[in-house]
Amino acid sequence: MTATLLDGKATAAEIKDELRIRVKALAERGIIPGLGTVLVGADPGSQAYVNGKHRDCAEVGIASIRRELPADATQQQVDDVLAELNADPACHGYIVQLPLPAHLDTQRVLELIDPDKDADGLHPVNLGRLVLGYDGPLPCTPRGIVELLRRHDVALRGATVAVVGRGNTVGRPLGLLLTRRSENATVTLCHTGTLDLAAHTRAADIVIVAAGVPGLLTAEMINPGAVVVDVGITRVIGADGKGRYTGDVDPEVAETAGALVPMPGGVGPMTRAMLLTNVVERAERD
Ligand SMILES: Nc1nc(=O)c2c([nH]1)NC[C@@H]1CN(c3ccc(C(=O)N[C@@H](CCC(=O)O)C(=O)O)cc3)C=[N+]21
Repeated sequence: MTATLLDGKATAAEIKDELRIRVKALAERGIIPGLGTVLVGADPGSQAYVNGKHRDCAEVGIASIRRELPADATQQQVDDVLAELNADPACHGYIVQLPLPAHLDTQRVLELIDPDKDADGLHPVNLGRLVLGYDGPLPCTPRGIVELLRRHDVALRGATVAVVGRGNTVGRPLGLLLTRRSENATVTLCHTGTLDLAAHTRAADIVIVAAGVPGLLTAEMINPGAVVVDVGITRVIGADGKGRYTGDVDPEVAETAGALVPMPGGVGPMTRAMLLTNVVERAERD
């Protein structure tokens, strides 16, 4: 068997087409949605991601608000930028690119974002809203995964899902999203303390791997025909000495799985499309 590839890039392009129409409707009401990004330091990977977000904004007609601080910026400087974006009516939502340099307090920074401008959906208030089932911006990667599966008619209702990874940006909130009444999946959240990971992944209809461990999920660990989602993105140095990104799913899984969300071309573009969606939704409430 060879897995059907679920193309996140094409689906993200579809979503951007839909957003372009919604942005036009907003323009008729005199509203231009604005997305802010805060980048501290000059990590080339982070710069590339932030550039990608601004390119996406330009494609759908969202205004970009870009703030950059040097790697040695003080906590006060960061706090001031957040206060400025919180007060700026042109900024409907913004993100602080993670990871931050080690001398800055990430928890404090994330808590200073106005929860109603939290385009990532990672503010404690918004994660709390997700726990309680209240409305609020949803975390982009979990939302993107659910949206990609929905648009490919992968049934979640009644399905058993093994989520591998309990991180705050993907695994933990994804478990919450999938177990909402509207999704009704049955989730097993696996992590580094899980004793027999393969027993859990083999029992699942859908396996979503967000552990950040290259090649963690191998073909023997899945039920043939299962749907597999690769969320991993780890920078490794190849045999040629060049850096490249690798996923958490061993390439051989594509021979056994029924469907595969690949990396690249899967969850990453969907995450970016959901960031835009969060900003447009917020602007629509103006
Ligand atoms: N506050 C914050 N929010 C984030 O959402 C956030 C962050 N910090 N820090 C870093 C991670 C990483 N991340 C990616 C998003 C898209 C791709 C993506 O689109 N990747 C392409 C390949 C790379 C490309 O073509 O640009 C793909 O998977 O096909 C990758 C990585 C968001 N992150």
